[in-house]
Amino acid sequence: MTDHARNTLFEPGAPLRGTVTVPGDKSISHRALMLSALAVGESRISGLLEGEDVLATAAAMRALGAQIERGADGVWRVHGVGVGSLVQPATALEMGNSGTSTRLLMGLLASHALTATFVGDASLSKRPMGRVTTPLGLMGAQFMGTSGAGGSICLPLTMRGIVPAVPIEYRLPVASAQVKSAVLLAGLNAPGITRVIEPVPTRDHSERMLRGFGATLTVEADPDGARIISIHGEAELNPQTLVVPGDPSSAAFPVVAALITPGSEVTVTNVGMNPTRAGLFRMLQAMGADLAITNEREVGGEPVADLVARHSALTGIDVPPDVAPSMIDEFPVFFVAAAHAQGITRTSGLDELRVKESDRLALMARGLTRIGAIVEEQEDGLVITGSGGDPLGGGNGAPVIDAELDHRIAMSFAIAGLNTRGGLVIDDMSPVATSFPGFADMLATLRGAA
Ligand SMILES: O=C(O)C1=C[C@@H](OP(=O)(O)O)[C@@H](O)[C@H](O)C1
Ligand SMILES: C=C(OP(=O)(O)O)C(=O)O
Repeated sequence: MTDHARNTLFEPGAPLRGTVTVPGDKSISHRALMLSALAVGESRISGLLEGEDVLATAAAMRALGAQIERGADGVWRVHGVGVGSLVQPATALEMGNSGTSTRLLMGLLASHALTATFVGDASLSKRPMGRVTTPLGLMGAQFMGTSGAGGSICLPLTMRGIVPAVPIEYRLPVASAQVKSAVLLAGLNAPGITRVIEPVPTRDHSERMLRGFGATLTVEADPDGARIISIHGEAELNPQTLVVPGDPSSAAFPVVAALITPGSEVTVTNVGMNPTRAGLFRMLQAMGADLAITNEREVGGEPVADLVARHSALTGIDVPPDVAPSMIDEFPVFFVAAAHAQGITRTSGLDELRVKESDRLALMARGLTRIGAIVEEQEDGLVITGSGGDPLGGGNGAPVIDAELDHRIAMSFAIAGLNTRGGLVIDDMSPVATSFPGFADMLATLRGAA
């Protein structure tokens, strides 16, 4: 079984047992490369995720003038060029499958005097970019893109940045860390203060790391509780030594696999536990999961812990919509957990899941229904009646699940397949390499097959 296999079978077998680590956090890895490329001098990054999405960011930062090398020791060394000094790329920037690379880089480049074209794969080319081109347009950048379904501008897209960019105050119309980060990164090279008002908190890695690199950034609360994030422009960033913690969005897979597979006990070490990312673990505990959070500590300015997950009798819950941003990428695998719980799990406020690498609400509803789960798809969430711990599936052989180039859909159904009667087949596991190289090996290790 490799991550690149087409038509891969996932079927029941041994319980999952043992201790694993997961690759570095994808969100933090992107930001580490981008900010290092803007600091004057050499930054060192260890624990960087070496998945395709992050490699796309690395290639783009090289094309924009930074020197980036991976040492034999696994440490990445980045020689940055300074805020405002990125250079015109010679060719289009290949963003692959990565929304974060695309949207954050558009922000970064919006306040540089250069023109850049962004291209991506079939999945990324369908995703809406209007959410970043609107505020960046207010700052003075210009965009020429492709008109997509739903009317939003999509890739391929050419952007002309502006110097000096206009500092703006922007209230986020969607809860999106990518939009927040794009505006803050554009603000780095704008004169004066750029402000983002965030009514619902989203992951705060950009804020933490910008401060760590020496930018002046403040966070206040307005009277209705929204976060007001202000960045002082024309910043000078100082090179850093960074340590990237394990990705909680990747840890989600072995954790849920252990919870739903009888006889399992899995430890995942060095998992990032930033509260803006850890919603899944809180919700699983609310469902009665035997999930211990141990050895809590801080690594590189981010909270980290080891997780111990044991097979559990889960109970359905109502997930409050305001938890959504802190587990936004974990809903696909959370739905798999819900499909094994006793009783009903209700989710709402998840419209954003329809514009990820795929329409994750539709694909999870369709796939779970195919393997015998009881799922009602609503406009902004799923209502799932769980099996009470019984394996799903049965009937006529192993159904084929189409993951539509979405790594998290592929991995979520891989986990689901371990707890079916007859297994299931995933059409294409290759997208898993975007965020979790080594996923198949990790599963094999936990099942004693490595
Ligand atoms: O800022 C980031 O690193 C990310 C933000 C989220 O996207 P949105 O900003 O679109 O919610 C998340 O889904 C994505 O995987 C990574
Ligand atoms: C949505 C995701 O990533 P991106 O937006 O960077 O493609 C994800 O990793 O689940």
